[in-house]
Amino acid sequence: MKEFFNEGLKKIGLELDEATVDMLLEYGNLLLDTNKHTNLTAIRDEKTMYEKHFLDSLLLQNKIPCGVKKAMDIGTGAGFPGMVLAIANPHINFTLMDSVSKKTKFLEMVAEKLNLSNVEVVNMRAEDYIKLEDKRETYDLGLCRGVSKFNVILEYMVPFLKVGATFLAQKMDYQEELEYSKNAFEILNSKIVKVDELKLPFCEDARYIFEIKKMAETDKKYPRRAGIPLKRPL
Ligand SMILES: C[S@@+](CC[C@H](N)C(=O)[O-])C[C@H]1O[C@@H](n2cnc3c(N)ncnc32)[C@H](O)[C@@H]1O
Repeated sequence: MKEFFNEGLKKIGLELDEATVDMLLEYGNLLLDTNKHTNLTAIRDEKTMYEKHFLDSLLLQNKIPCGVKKAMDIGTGAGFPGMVLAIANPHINFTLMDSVSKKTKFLEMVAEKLNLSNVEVVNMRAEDYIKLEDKRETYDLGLCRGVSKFNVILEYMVPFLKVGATFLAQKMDYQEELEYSKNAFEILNSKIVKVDELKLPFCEDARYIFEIKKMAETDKKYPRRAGIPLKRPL
Protein backbone atom coordinates (compact mmCIF):
# COMPACT_ATOMS: atom_id res chain seq x y z
CA MET A 1 0.00 0.00 0.00
CA LYS A 2 2.94 2.31 0.66
CA GLU A 3 3.99 2.02 -2.98
CA PHE A 4 0.48 2.89 -4.18
CA PHE A 5 0.29 5.84 -1.80
CA ASN A 6 3.72 7.16 -2.81
CA GLU A 7 2.75 6.83 -6.47
CA GLY A 8 -0.40 8.86 -5.75
CA LEU A 9 1.67 11.53 -3.99
CA LYS A 10 3.94 11.74 -6.99
CA LYS A 11 0.99 12.06 -9.35
CA ILE A 12 -0.40 15.01 -7.36
CA GLY A 13 3.05 16.59 -7.23
CA LEU A 14 3.60 16.29 -3.51
CA GLU A 15 6.64 15.16 -1.56
CA LEU A 16 6.26 14.04 2.04
CA ASP A 17 9.00 12.56 4.19
CA GLU A 18 8.88 8.86 4.98
CA ALA A 19 7.94 9.34 8.63
CA THR A 20 4.88 11.39 7.61
CA VAL A 21 3.84 8.78 5.03
CA ASP A 22 4.17 6.06 7.69
CA MET A 23 1.97 8.03 10.08
CA LEU A 24 -0.66 8.53 7.39
CA LEU A 25 -0.66 4.79 6.65
CA GLU A 26 -0.98 4.02 10.36
CA TYR A 27 -4.01 6.34 10.49
CA GLY A 28 -5.38 4.52 7.41
CA ASN A 29 -4.98 1.16 9.14
CA LEU A 30 -6.79 2.46 12.23
CA LEU A 31 -9.64 3.65 9.99
CA LEU A 32 -9.86 0.31 8.15
CA ASP A 33 -9.88 -1.61 11.45
CA THR A 34 -12.41 0.63 13.18
CA ASN A 35 -14.65 0.73 10.13
CA LYS A 36 -15.14 -3.05 10.41
CA HIS A 37 -17.36 -2.55 13.47
CA THR A 38 -18.17 1.20 13.53
CA ASN A 39 -19.42 2.88 10.38
CA LEU A 40 -17.12 5.86 9.82
CA THR A 41 -16.87 5.88 6.03
CA ALA A 42 -18.81 4.19 3.23
CA ILE A 43 -15.53 3.64 1.34
CA ARG A 44 -14.24 0.22 2.32
CA ASP A 45 -11.81 -0.62 -0.47
CA GLU A 46 -8.31 0.23 0.75
CA LYS A 47 -6.94 1.85 -2.40
CA THR A 48 -10.13 3.84 -2.95
CA MET A 49 -9.92 5.03 0.67
CA TYR A 50 -6.34 6.26 0.19
CA GLU A 51 -7.24 7.99 -3.03
CA LYS A 52 -10.63 9.50 -2.20
CA HIS A 53 -9.93 10.42 1.42
CA PHE A 54 -6.17 10.75 1.99
CA LEU A 55 -4.85 11.95 -1.38
CA ASP A 56 -7.95 14.10 -1.88
CA SER A 57 -7.23 15.83 1.46
CA LEU A 58 -3.61 16.30 0.44
CA LEU A 59 -4.70 18.21 -2.69
CA LEU A 60 -4.94 21.10 -0.22
CA GLN A 61 -1.38 20.83 1.06
CA ASN A 62 0.19 23.33 -1.34
CA LYS A 63 -2.71 25.76 -0.94
CA ILE A 64 -2.17 26.38 2.77
CA PRO A 65 -1.05 30.00 3.10
CA CYS A 66 2.28 30.75 4.78
CA GLY A 67 2.15 31.73 8.44
CA VAL A 68 -1.00 29.78 9.36
CA LYS A 69 -0.97 28.83 13.06
CA LYS A 70 -4.54 27.71 13.75
CA ALA A 71 -6.83 25.77 11.45
CA MET A 72 -10.43 24.64 11.89
CA ASP A 73 -12.07 21.69 10.09
CA ILE A 74 -15.86 21.75 10.51
CA GLY A 75 -17.65 18.43 9.94
CA THR A 76 -14.38 16.55 9.73
CA GLY A 77 -16.06 13.12 9.93
CA ALA A 78 -13.31 10.50 10.13
CA GLY A 79 -10.74 13.30 9.75
CA PHE A 80 -10.92 14.59 6.19
CA PRO A 81 -9.26 16.81 5.36
CA GLY A 82 -8.23 17.96 8.87
CA MET A 83 -6.51 14.93 10.37
CA VAL A 84 -4.52 14.22 7.20
CA LEU A 85 -3.32 17.83 7.07
CA ALA A 86 -2.55 17.84 10.80
CA ILE A 87 -0.22 14.88 10.27
CA ALA A 88 1.43 16.59 7.28
CA ASN A 89 1.72 19.98 9.08
CA PRO A 90 2.85 19.43 12.68
CA HIS A 91 3.61 23.16 13.10
CA ILE A 92 -0.11 24.10 12.66
CA ASN A 93 -2.68 23.56 15.43
CA PHE A 94 -5.84 21.93 14.13
CA THR A 95 -9.32 21.90 15.66
CA LEU A 96 -11.20 18.91 14.24
CA MET A 97 -14.91 19.28 14.89
CA ASP A 98 -17.81 16.95 14.34
CA SER A 99 -21.21 16.66 15.98
CA VAL A 100 -21.18 12.84 15.85
CA SER A 101 -19.43 11.30 18.84
CA LYS A 102 -18.39 7.97 17.26
CA LYS A 103 -16.36 10.03 14.76
CA THR A 104 -14.71 12.30 17.34
CA LYS A 105 -13.96 9.28 19.58
CA PHE A 106 -12.17 7.68 16.67
CA LEU A 107 -10.19 10.88 16.01
CA GLU A 108 -9.19 11.10 19.68
CA MET A 109 -7.90 7.53 19.46
CA VAL A 110 -5.90 8.38 16.30
CA ALA A 111 -4.42 11.51 17.91
CA GLU A 112 -3.40 9.47 20.97
CA LYS A 113 -1.92 6.52 19.04
CA LEU A 114 0.03 8.83 16.72
CA ASN A 115 1.05 11.09 19.59
CA LEU A 116 -0.24 14.21 17.84
CA SER A 117 0.15 17.28 20.00
CA ASN A 118 -1.23 19.68 17.36
CA VAL A 119 -4.76 18.24 17.28
CA GLU A 120 -7.77 19.25 19.36
CA VAL A 121 -10.90 17.15 18.79
CA VAL A 122 -14.28 18.76 19.48
CA ASN A 123 -17.57 16.88 19.62
CA MET A 124 -20.04 19.72 19.04
CA ARG A 125 -21.95 21.57 16.37
CA ALA A 126 -20.11 24.57 14.99
CA GLU A 127 -23.01 26.89 15.91
CA ASP A 128 -22.71 25.85 19.59
CA TYR A 129 -18.93 25.70 19.90
CA ILE A 130 -18.47 29.30 18.84
CA LYS A 131 -20.75 30.43 21.66
CA LEU A 132 -19.29 28.28 24.47
CA GLU A 133 -15.80 29.71 24.46
CA ASP A 134 -14.31 32.80 22.98
CA LYS A 135 -13.49 31.28 19.61
CA ARG A 136 -14.79 34.04 17.34
CA GLU A 137 -12.38 35.34 14.74
CA THR A 138 -9.38 33.41 16.06
CA TYR A 139 -8.57 31.00 13.22
CA ASP A 140 -6.17 31.63 10.32
CA LEU A 141 -7.50 28.84 8.11
CA GLY A 142 -10.85 27.13 7.59
CA LEU A 143 -11.39 23.69 6.04
CA CYS A 144 -14.61 21.94 5.13
CA ARG A 145 -15.32 19.01 2.84
CA GLY A 146 -18.64 17.36 2.02
CA VAL A 147 -20.69 19.02 4.75
CA SER A 148 -23.20 21.22 2.93
CA LYS A 149 -23.69 23.96 0.34
CA PHE A 150 -21.82 27.28 0.46
CA ASN A 151 -24.80 29.13 1.90
CA VAL A 152 -24.66 26.81 4.94
CA ILE A 153 -20.94 26.17 5.44
CA LEU A 154 -20.07 29.86 5.19
CA GLU A 155 -22.32 30.56 8.17
CA TYR A 156 -20.64 27.75 10.13
CA MET A 157 -17.10 28.74 9.22
CA VAL A 158 -16.69 32.47 8.63
CA PRO A 159 -17.42 33.58 12.24
CA PHE A 160 -14.41 31.49 13.40
CA LEU A 161 -12.01 33.16 10.96
CA LYS A 162 -9.86 36.23 11.51
CA VAL A 163 -10.38 39.06 9.05
CA GLY A 164 -8.10 38.31 6.09
CA ALA A 165 -8.06 34.55 6.80
CA THR A 166 -8.56 31.90 4.13
CA PHE A 167 -11.26 29.27 3.91
CA LEU A 168 -10.30 26.34 1.62
CA ALA A 169 -13.57 24.63 0.70
CA GLN A 170 -13.51 21.37 -1.28
CA LYS A 171 -16.29 20.54 -3.72
CA MET A 172 -17.07 17.79 -6.21
CA ASP A 173 -19.30 20.16 -8.19
CA TYR A 174 -20.64 23.61 -7.49
CA GLN A 175 -22.29 25.43 -10.42
CA GLU A 176 -25.82 25.83 -9.11
CA GLU A 177 -25.01 26.54 -5.51
CA LEU A 178 -22.81 29.50 -6.39
CA GLU A 179 -25.87 31.26 -7.81
CA TYR A 180 -28.04 30.83 -4.74
CA SER A 181 -25.17 31.43 -2.28
CA LYS A 182 -24.42 35.00 -3.39
CA ASN A 183 -26.37 36.38 -0.44
CA ALA A 184 -24.36 34.33 2.08
CA PHE A 185 -21.06 35.54 0.64
CA GLU A 186 -22.30 39.13 0.91
CA ILE A 187 -23.74 38.94 4.43
CA LEU A 188 -20.63 37.17 5.69
CA ASN A 189 -18.23 39.59 3.95
CA SER A 190 -16.44 36.83 2.08
CA LYS A 191 -15.29 36.45 -1.48
CA ILE A 192 -13.94 33.73 -3.71
CA VAL A 193 -10.45 34.67 -4.77
CA LYS A 194 -9.56 31.50 -6.68
CA VAL A 195 -11.04 28.20 -7.86
CA ASP A 196 -8.72 25.35 -8.76
CA GLU A 197 -9.92 22.38 -10.76
CA LEU A 198 -7.84 19.33 -9.91
CA LYS A 199 -8.06 15.62 -10.58
CA LEU A 200 -7.71 12.66 -8.28
CA PRO A 201 -4.52 10.82 -9.26
CA PHE A 202 -5.84 7.39 -10.31
CA CYS A 203 -9.56 7.60 -11.16
CA GLU A 204 -9.14 11.18 -12.42
CA ASP A 205 -12.44 12.38 -10.92
CA ALA A 206 -12.62 16.19 -10.85
CA ARG A 207 -12.24 18.06 -7.58
CA TYR A 208 -12.58 21.79 -6.99
CA ILE A 209 -10.83 23.81 -4.34
CA PHE A 210 -12.28 27.21 -3.50
CA GLU A 211 -10.04 29.77 -1.88
CA ILE A 212 -12.33 32.14 -0.01
CA LYS A 213 -11.14 35.22 1.84
CA LYS A 214 -12.88 36.84 4.80
CA MET A 215 -12.84 40.56 4.04
CA ALA A 216 -14.39 42.12 7.17
CA GLU A 217 -15.64 41.28 10.68
CA THR A 218 -18.74 39.07 11.00
CA ASP A 219 -21.93 40.41 12.55
CA LYS A 220 -22.31 38.79 16.00
CA LYS A 221 -25.75 37.46 15.08
CA TYR A 222 -24.05 34.80 12.93
CA PRO A 223 -24.08 31.90 13.18
CA ARG A 224 -27.75 31.67 14.08
CA ARG A 225 -28.72 29.02 16.61
CA ALA A 226 -27.93 25.35 15.97
CA GLY A 227 -29.86 23.88 13.07
CA ILE A 228 -31.10 27.20 11.64
CA PRO A 229 -28.27 27.70 9.09
CA LEU A 230 -29.19 24.36 7.52
CA LYS A 231 -32.96 24.79 7.83
CA ARG A 232 -33.07 28.38 6.57
CA PRO A 233 -29.83 29.05 4.63
CA LEU A 234 -28.84 32.69 4.14
C1 LIG B 1 -20.62 13.87 4.80
S1 LIG B 1 -19.70 14.04 6.25
C2 LIG B 1 -18.14 14.61 5.65
C3 LIG B 1 -17.02 14.22 6.56
C4 LIG B 1 -15.63 14.61 6.08
N1 LIG B 1 -15.46 16.04 6.04
C5 LIG B 1 -15.31 14.00 4.74
O1 LIG B 1 -15.26 14.72 3.74
O2 LIG B 1 -15.13 12.75 4.67
C6 LIG B 1 -20.34 15.52 7.04
C7 LIG B 1 -20.00 15.61 8.50
O3 LIG B 1 -20.33 16.91 8.98
C8 LIG B 1 -20.81 16.79 10.29
N2 LIG B 1 -21.60 18.02 10.55
C9 LIG B 1 -22.67 18.45 9.85
N3 LIG B 1 -23.11 19.63 10.34
C10 LIG B 1 -22.27 19.96 11.37
C11 LIG B 1 -22.22 21.08 12.27
N4 LIG B 1 -23.11 22.06 12.21
N5 LIG B 1 -21.22 21.11 13.19
C12 LIG B 1 -20.32 20.09 13.26
N6 LIG B 1 -20.34 19.00 12.45
C13 LIG B 1 -21.31 18.94 11.51
C14 LIG B 1 -21.60 15.49 10.28
O4 LIG B 1 -21.71 14.93 11.56
C15 LIG B 1 -20.76 14.62 9.36
O5 LIG B 1 -19.84 13.83 10.06
